[in-house]
Amino acid sequence: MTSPSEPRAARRSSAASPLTTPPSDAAVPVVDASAVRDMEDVGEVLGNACFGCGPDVPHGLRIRRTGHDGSTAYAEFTVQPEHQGAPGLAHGGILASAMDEILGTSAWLLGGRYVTGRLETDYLAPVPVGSVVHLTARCTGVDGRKAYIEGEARLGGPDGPIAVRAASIFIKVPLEHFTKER
Ligand SMILES: CCCCCCCC(=O)SCCNC(=O)CCNC(=O)[C@H](O)C(C)(C)COP(=O)(O)OP(=O)(O)OC[C@H]1O[C@@H](n2cnc3c(N)ncnc32)[C@H](O)[C@@H]1OP(=O)(O)O
Repeated sequence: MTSPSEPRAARRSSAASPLTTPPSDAAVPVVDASAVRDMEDVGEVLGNACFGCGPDVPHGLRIRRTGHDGSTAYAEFTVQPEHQGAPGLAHGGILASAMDEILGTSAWLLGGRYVTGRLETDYLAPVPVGSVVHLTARCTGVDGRKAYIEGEARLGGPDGPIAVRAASIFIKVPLEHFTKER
């Protein structure tokens, strides 16, 4: 619920702009069973060097995936001193990275491989160093290669107040996107 005392962005019903709102004829997302199996060992599939979720990346976010329900993905991470921007507070780009990771996790559940095409963020409250940030994201529709995905970061628990909201388009790409020489 929002109230007039909350930031203006929080009073909008969704983080999505017209660009990240699925068209009215978008398909309902369908979760892919093999993607769910891969998710259980995502490090083995992707390698463990990911800035978002690599468990041993020294200055990474070390996001821990905690489960999913349909295309809704859940994860959490703890804001470290090396993630700060203003003294004692998480850098906005770090929080956008965390949103990218959870939105990408929801896209992963659809099967195939998706990359971020567009990422929109609303910052509603500062996030102190030391906070455990609870991340959630869900697919709101699929249109051809485009998956529309929204999510939020909450403080103080999975049902706590929203600190960041994001809306995005992820684009399905072939495996060669990652393997071709550049
Ligand atoms: C579990 C793992 C979690 C991982 C989470 C982390 C995810 C990431 O950070 S991925 C890294 C960041 N992203 C990237 O590097 C992507 C770089 N961009 C690209 O490679 C290309 O621009 C790419 C693949 C997105 C699109 O190129 P291309 O394959 O030629 O497709 P293109 O024809 O341009 O676009 C496909 C469709 O998407 C739409 N689209 C593409 N980009 C955008 C955009 N920014 N906004 C809106 N729509 C877009 C196009 O309009 C088109 O729509 P339609 O099918 O209706 O015509």
